[in-house]
Amino acid sequence: MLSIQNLSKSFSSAGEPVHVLRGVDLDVRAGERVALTGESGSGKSTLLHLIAGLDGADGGKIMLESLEVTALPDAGRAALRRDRLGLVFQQFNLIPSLSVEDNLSFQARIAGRHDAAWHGELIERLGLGKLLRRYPEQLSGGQQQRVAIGRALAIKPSLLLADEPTGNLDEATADDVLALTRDLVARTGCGFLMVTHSLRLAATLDRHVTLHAGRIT
Ligand SMILES: Nc1ncnc2c1ncn2[C@@H]1O[C@H](COP(=O)(O)OP(=O)(O)OP(=O)(O)O)[C@@H](O)[C@H]1O
Repeated sequence: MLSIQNLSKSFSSAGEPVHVLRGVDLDVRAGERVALTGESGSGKSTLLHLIAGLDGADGGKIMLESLEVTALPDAGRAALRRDRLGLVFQQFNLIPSLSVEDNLSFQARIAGRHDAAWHGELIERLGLGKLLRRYPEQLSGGQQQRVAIGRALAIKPSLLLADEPTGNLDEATADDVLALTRDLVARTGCGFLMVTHSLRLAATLDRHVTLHAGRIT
């Protein structure tokens, strides 16, 4: 479903190239839940950004189903994020002026993929029924992240990408949020790639890969 071959990416720092990704190969199957770890600065966020088309690669290929992400123009990458990718970040990134209910359906409505039955199921499974009229600032971190996960999954994405999704949560809340995410990913059959610094959480997914010296080990 996600297939990455020989992906490379450099940045320029003080006029010198810094080779962050040096030939990354990675496959994630539909329904597979994969943890990505690696030391700070190893390029985990960079890899997620390239998969999401938020930045361009220097070389190599990213295929999402039959779509070659690395060959898409900017408009195609934006459409990819809107229609086929769920993105979850450490900072939740909810829209402050929208209620929980509207945050949940926002991406799906823009993508023309709002499905009332699925919307209702997400609300129930994520335990958000009593919070629908609240605004993000009126929620705890764990509640905000449950909304962000619901928003990302509302489009029934092909792939859910999460960058340290539990990094701002205490251990018990992190466990709860990740358990819900694992179940919902299984329910949708999408792929799931999660960056984490926690080996404990990484061990709860189907597979654990590490980024080291620019490659996946
Ligand atoms: N836009 C950029 N311009 C220049 N250098 C960058 C840019 N983005 C990332 N880098 C560099 O690329 C390297 C990898 O950064 P990245 O954020 O992908 O690492 P990471 O593994 O996600 O780190 P962390 O675990 O600390 O979040 C770092 O050396 C970083 O300074």
